[in-house]
Amino acid sequence: MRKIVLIGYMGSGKSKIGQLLAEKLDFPFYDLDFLIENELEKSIGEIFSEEGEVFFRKKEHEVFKKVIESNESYVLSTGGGTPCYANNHLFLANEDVVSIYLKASIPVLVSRLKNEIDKRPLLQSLKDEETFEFIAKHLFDRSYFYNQCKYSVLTDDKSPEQIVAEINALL
Ligand SMILES: Nc1ncnc2c1ncn2[C@@H]1O[C@H](COP(=O)(O)OP(=O)(O)OP(=O)(O)O)[C@@H](O)[C@H]1O
Ligand SMILES: O=C(O)C1=C[C@@H](O)[C@@H](O)[C@H](O)C1
Ligand SMILES: [Mg+2]
Repeated sequence: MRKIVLIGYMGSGKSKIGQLLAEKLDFPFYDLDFLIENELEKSIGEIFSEEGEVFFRKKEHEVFKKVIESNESYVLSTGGGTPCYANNHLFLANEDVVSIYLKASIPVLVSRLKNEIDKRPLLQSLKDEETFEFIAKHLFDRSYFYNQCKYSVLTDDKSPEQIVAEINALL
């Protein structure tokens, strides 16, 4: 049994790469944000604005725990904050988990996210000129958790297909 768990900052490509990797491996694909949205029948934006971030983090922990303790192989794309709250990072040490940190530089994250800010409630209220510094500090704070992954893959200047091939070779 192999649970391939993709970790990384918003815009690092977890959802995009996870879907392609699952197709390549012929594994089921789960996206934690989609699982939460389906369960609550609300978008991530609505959950943050109507219920608040703490409610979201508790639900994220509950759904993550359920998936990580299930008895099957899969590719799981986590949310950008998943390993950073509620001791979720401890599950990354499980024997059946292969955790992969998708790394991207700050300018690349900013450029990937610039047309998708409306889908990321934590970035929504920032002015354009504040985004770079916010992401730099946020990534710095979160790196301790991201760096606990078994593998790290650099994603700057690589197509999704190249990244999937690189991960496949690691596995
Ligand atoms: N290697 C890549 N090259 C170019 N664009 C990419 C690459 N990886 C992802 N993208 C694009 O960047 C955007 C963000 O990717 P994605 O939604 O997969 O990020 P994420 O890590 O799942 O973010 P979140 O934590 O917010 O869910 C998408 O438009 C996606 O198509
Ligand atoms: O980095 C984060 O904390 C988040 C990332 C997204 O995947 C969503 O889980 C949500 O927008 C929060
Ligand atoms: Mg995603």
